[in-house]
Amino acid sequence: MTEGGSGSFTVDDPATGHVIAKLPSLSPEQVRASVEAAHRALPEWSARSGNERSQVLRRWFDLVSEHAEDLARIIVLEQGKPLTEARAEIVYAASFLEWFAEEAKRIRGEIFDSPRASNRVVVLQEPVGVCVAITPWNFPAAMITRKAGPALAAGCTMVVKPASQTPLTALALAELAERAGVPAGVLSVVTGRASEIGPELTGNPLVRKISFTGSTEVGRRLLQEAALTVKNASMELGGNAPVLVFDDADVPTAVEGVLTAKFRNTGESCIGANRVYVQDRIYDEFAAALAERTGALKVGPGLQDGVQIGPLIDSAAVEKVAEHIADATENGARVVAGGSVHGLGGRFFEPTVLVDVAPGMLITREETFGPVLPLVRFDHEDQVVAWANDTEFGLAAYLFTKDAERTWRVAAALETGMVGINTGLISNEVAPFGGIKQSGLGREGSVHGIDEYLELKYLAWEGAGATSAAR
Ligand SMILES: NC(=O)C1=CN([C@@H]2O[C@H](COP(=O)(O)OP(=O)(O)OC[C@H]3O[C@@H](n4cnc5c(N)ncnc54)[C@H](OP(=O)(O)O)[C@@H]3O)[C@@H](O)[C@H]2O)C=CC1
Ligand SMILES: O=C(O)CCCC(=O)O
Repeated sequence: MTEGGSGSFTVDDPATGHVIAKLPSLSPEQVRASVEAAHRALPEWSARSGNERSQVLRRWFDLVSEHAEDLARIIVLEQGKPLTEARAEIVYAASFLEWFAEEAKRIRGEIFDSPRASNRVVVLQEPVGVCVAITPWNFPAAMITRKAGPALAAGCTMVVKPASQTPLTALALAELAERAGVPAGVLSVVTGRASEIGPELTGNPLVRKISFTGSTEVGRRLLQEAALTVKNASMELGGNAPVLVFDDADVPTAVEGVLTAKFRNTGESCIGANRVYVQDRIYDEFAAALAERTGALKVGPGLQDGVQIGPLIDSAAVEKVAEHIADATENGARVVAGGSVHGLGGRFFEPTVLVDVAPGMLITREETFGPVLPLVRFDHEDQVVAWANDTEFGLAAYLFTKDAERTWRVAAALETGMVGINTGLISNEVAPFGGIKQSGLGREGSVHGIDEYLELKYLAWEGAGATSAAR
């Protein structure tokens, strides 16, 4: 326990429920000290050239890659996902460090003519300043590097508050950042109770930006708190991803894509397939193939060989999944694979497929965040697009069809920030990740990701214009 702190909290292994670590719950004063340290570190870090910052980020990438196996095992222990997925997450997390190490060198401004011939417009890109990242438990490494990579590349400093369920990955990443040469104060991790330390992070006037990934409910609250000091905000919030499987799709491709879009991370992903609409003519064939593949998925502790589905994060997550299935079956849906808590007990849940699901059931309206696939039957394109868009969320959608014209038409009509076409895997460091509607604000990754950490400054330069230059 840290002196002056607010006690401690424990981290458990979702596979066993056993406590694996005890960490300090920082006090608001201690968090304020981290923010002030980030503020003090800002002038020196932001004054370095993009190339110098790039080298530090590149060393961080190298160290994360070198320690990938240890990091992956830490993720499995505190988060529960299968080891193969934890390894993939580390590769994904590291890719943001490598990508933004390159982008650090490419920050550039603009210069152009003003309406007055004696004047020129000069546009500089400057770091936003001290940033706060509040991150979730489902991708405990990647959600940190996807924020810290661009922030540090841009010349910002950052205080990270990881989810209380998964702080160990965050601390390990911070240790590697320090070894890579990230100066003290440029990146810190604070642990503790959100209710106690959250207001310091969202209210401290030294903080100029909040970047959050998590539930829409908490995102709304953080936006309100940040509004009081008019902070910049990036929000990656909840989703309710629809999958549209048209009857001209290649069925094996669609089955494979839906399995990936749903069961990656045991269904605990905001871009996870939440409701699957299948066109009438192929509905039964698709449902049978999907049920067979789903029933064969291996459930178990993440460190066990061959496991594809790990435990859910906590008992509340298990209850939510069970509640969604109960609501659907009480209203006429049928279970064709899984359906219950797994024989292993605890937080293990059987991968599940439901058929005869109808629009409006709880499972089609709320993010389930678990290993359940509800299949809804549809007839017409217009009808399914209307159902897909009938939600406050707008993060990801997936569509399966071989018809190119339909692809353009439906992709354009879907009200989401991302659309997977004949694939269930849409995440990578080169693509802009983010949502519309109440799924969020801003984009992460890609060439656009660094813009979230840069402000434009415009200089109206009298005497630098064409007529002046000619003098
Ligand atoms: N978009 C996404 O990727 C995610 C979506 N979700 C959705 O949200 C549901 C609930 O998951 P949950 O873990 O509760 O997600 P939350 O949105 O509650 O948590 C995400 C992060 O926000 C922090 N936080 C929570 N309240 C505050 C606050 N008042 N001030 C500052 N920080 C705060 C949490 O800290 P702490 O852990 O200390 O509470 C955690 O670091 C899931 O079932 C899922 O539907 C969840 C995770 C990720
Ligand atoms: O919001 C989430 O669920 C985490 C991001 C998932 C991804 O990057 O693929």
